[in-house]
Amino acid sequence: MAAQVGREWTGLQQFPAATQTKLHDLLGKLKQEEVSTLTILVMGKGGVGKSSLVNSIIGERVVPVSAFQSETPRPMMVSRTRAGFTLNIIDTPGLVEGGYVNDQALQIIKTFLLNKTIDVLLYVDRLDAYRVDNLDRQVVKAITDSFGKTVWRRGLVILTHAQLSPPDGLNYEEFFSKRSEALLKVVRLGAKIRKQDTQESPIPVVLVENSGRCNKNELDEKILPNGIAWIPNLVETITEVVLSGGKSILVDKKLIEGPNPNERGKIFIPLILAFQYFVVVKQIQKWIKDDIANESRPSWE
Ligand SMILES: Nc1nc2c(ncn2[C@@H]2O[C@H](COP(=O)(O)OP(=O)(O)OP(=O)(O)O)[C@@H](O)[C@H]2O)c(=O)[nH]1
Repeated sequence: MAAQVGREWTGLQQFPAATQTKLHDLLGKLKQEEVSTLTILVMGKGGVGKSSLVNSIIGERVVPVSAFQSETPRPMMVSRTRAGFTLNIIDTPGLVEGGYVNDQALQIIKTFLLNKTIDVLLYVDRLDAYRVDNLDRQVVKAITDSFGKTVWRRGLVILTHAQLSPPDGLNYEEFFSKRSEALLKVVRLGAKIRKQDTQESPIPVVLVENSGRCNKNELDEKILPNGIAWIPNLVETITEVVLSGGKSILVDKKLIEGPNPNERGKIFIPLILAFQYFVVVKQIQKWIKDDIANESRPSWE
């Protein structure tokens, strides 16, 4: 489906009054800092709730959602404006196919993003998954290789299906903290970011419950088991990330076709290998030859 440019953000009026007020305040805060457009890229594995999240934020069912198969065959941008502020959200197909990162899907996403600017990356997974594995790491690596590791300075980890009762007698906060730490570790590994580099501005982990059966507070806002109204909380965290200093990523031709933005130093590899051969290997060969020449042979030889 083509991008829907500049439609009025009427879905905002579907939110309860308390949520609307908070969202207007946050949009006002962004505009005060001269941010009048935000382009949010939503990525992750298939079926984790990316499209549902887009619908939840926009407040309308703008992208199809299905429980059974990948419903997002290609990227799709939804644009809405409100009081001089434009929100663009890009939903993308799941990045995993048959147990591997789907390079074709990634290429389609990159081509779609050409000449667009990514202000925020929402990396989506589920809260109710109990382990992380190498595939998660590969997905993060694929995103990092595509847009550079600085994309994570504008990144948030989103955990959907947040309305759950934790197993094994764990309390909710404990379970959330274990799951987020495991995922953040995988993100750091896949993006090759050292833990100490995220100490100043850690990658936030935000809980989301897209289900229509999400509990509500007395103000009719959808809340998490810890009582937090999640839509304003998500938008507030996005606002903080945008205003915290990381740079937006312009997806230009160089980024799409050029070398992996994290591996530009690779051009020095042939030089390093040549140095190793001529200086180190040759020297070792010389020592071995000298050693053989100087060897005192036994008389029976
Ligand atoms: N209970 C619950 N169900 C959710 C949540 N988010 C998504 N779902 C359900 O999970 C299924 C997959 O959701 P989608 O939004 O299509 O997931 P996706 O990541 O866009 O999937 P692909 O398009 O295949 O990549 C649907 O049945 C959704 O209704 C959530 O937060 N809570």
